[in-house]
Amino acid sequence: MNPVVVAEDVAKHYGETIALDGASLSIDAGEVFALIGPNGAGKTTLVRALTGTVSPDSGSVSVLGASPADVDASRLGVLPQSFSPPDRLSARELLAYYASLYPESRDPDTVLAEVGLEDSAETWYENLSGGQQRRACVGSTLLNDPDVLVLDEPTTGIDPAGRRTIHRLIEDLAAAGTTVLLTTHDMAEAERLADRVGLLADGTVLDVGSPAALVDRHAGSDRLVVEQAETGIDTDAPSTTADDLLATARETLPNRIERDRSHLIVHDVDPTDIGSVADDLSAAGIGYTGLRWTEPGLEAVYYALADAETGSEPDGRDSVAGEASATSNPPVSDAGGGRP
Ligand SMILES: Nc1ncnc2c1ncn2[C@@H]1O[C@H](COP(=O)(O)OP(=O)(O)OP(=O)(O)O)[C@@H](O)[C@H]1O
Repeated sequence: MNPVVVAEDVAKHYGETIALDGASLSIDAGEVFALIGPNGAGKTTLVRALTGTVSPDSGSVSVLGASPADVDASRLGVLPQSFSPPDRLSARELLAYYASLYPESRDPDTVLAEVGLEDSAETWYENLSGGQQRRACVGSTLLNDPDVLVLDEPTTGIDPAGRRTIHRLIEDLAAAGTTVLLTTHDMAEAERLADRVGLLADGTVLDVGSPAALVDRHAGSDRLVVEQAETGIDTDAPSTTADDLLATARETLPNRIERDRSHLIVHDVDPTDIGSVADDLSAAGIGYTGLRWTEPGLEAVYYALADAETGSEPDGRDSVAGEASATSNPPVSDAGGGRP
């Protein structure tokens, strides 16, 4: 493998704030790498360290084998999180301006079309909508046909159709060999685009892997979420009756079953077994208002890792990469009503 973006043990603090605390990652040529993590985790600081707008206190960074200050600018495209190009340029003029910065550049109209702005070419930047402005900014990074593209939250504020346009663009660039580092809060985006994902929390990269590998390592099993009315089993107001029913269900069902606030979670449920699990729940006297099968995705990884890092209580949020649902019989009540 040929790493083209490398951060090793990078630390950066601002006054009392530790933005990066020994962050490391390595991105291979042609890879799409998504950096995810909570607000304030240090993603932008790491991106800025890699692109030379922040000097690390310690550790090392390199892009295309050089320190950021020495990277050939014609080989790098950078979209900062906050980017304020001149307002009084049309979208076409803006891209033409960025094209003029390079000895060789792509046709601005082609790039405008790639980011879906061909119909707004004559509109001043200040009159573009927020999402259109972001598209124009993404376009401005493509005029030098970069080998490495660094995109800090490229799709924030962009509508679903625009996101799809940007996603396809990134997929096409990746297929043509461009190395892409992007940050995002959109787990579906990371899952769709990234060959590998790194989760950053409190300035440290906690784990790196393909979306599937991270899900395997951290997100747990496919599960059936047994939704119950507010009068159903509730951890905040446990009732003996509900506990008894749960104990019965645990005896009957081979799967691990647990309470999670206002619903139950039955683990390791194959989609083909949903019917028999529902029968077993009914036989145990467990009522429900709905059944939801979920296949954990990156969002579950995010919560598992970020919650562990911050010491937060997991709250049973389920990532819904794949989901099937059904509604059925009445809920278990504290008084034991609602048996089927
Ligand atoms: N220029 C700065 N001066 C002071 N503190 C800063 C500066 N830049 C970042 N920080 C602090 O460093 C920490 C990491 O910020 P950073 O912007 O890197 O996080 P992030 O993961 O990109 O967050 P977000 O998802 O909200 O964009 C935060 O606590 C932030 O307040």
